[in-house]
Amino acid sequence: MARGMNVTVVRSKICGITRIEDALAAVEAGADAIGLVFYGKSPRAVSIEQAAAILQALPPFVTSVGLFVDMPRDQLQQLLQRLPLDLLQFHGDESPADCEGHGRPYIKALRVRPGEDVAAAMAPYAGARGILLDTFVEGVPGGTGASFDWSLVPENAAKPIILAGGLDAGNVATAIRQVRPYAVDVSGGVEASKGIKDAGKIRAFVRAVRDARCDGD
Ligand SMILES: O=C(O)c1ccccc1N[C@@H]1O[C@H](COP(=O)(O)O)[C@@H](O)[C@H]1O
Repeated sequence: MARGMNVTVVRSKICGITRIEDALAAVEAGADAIGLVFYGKSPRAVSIEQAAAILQALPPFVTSVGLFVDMPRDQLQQLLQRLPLDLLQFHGDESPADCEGHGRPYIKALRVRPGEDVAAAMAPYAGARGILLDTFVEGVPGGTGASFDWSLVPENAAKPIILAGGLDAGNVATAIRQVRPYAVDVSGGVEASKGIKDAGKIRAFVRAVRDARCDGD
């Protein structure tokens, strides 16, 4: 059973999509969601025009997630007027109030430090649909390719947990069996180079997620 929710199927999100062909590779592999990075300092950042083209190419029943790092509220509102994103991912130091009131559901990313009390860090984000846990690396908000101590993930989390940080096809099954998350999120682990996905790595990742069921406990 997944932490934070009574399900046995683990969902997958492929983040940092910059090209239509990579979005379609994720869909064909069976990913549940794709992520678009709206953070100018990321090598995976997309423009509004790029994002619009990718969103237009997506078939139904695939969740599109916009990733933001401390974007000013008015800038975010302008962007949301132009893009039909399904879900917002706040990956910076946004307060609960910063995440609310955008007319879209959101998930909050928390960057886990050694020894972190994850349940306490999650508690203020009562309005979030889920909590994404990534690795704390000084000076870098995310997409680092580094994993954290998975034993810090609380057993009975109040929200669906999306596990991220340094995942790939080789370690995601172990991560799922240990953490039993609601979903997993990957960026660097399925890339050919920064911002360019590898369709074979995406297929291997999604297959590994599917094969690593969390039931039987
Ligand atoms: O992908 C990025 O460049 C990025 C930039 C700023 C914040 C978050 C970012 N990506 C997110 O980071 C995690 C883990 O990525 P990785 O698999 O370790 O490369 C993931 O949630 C991405 O959505």
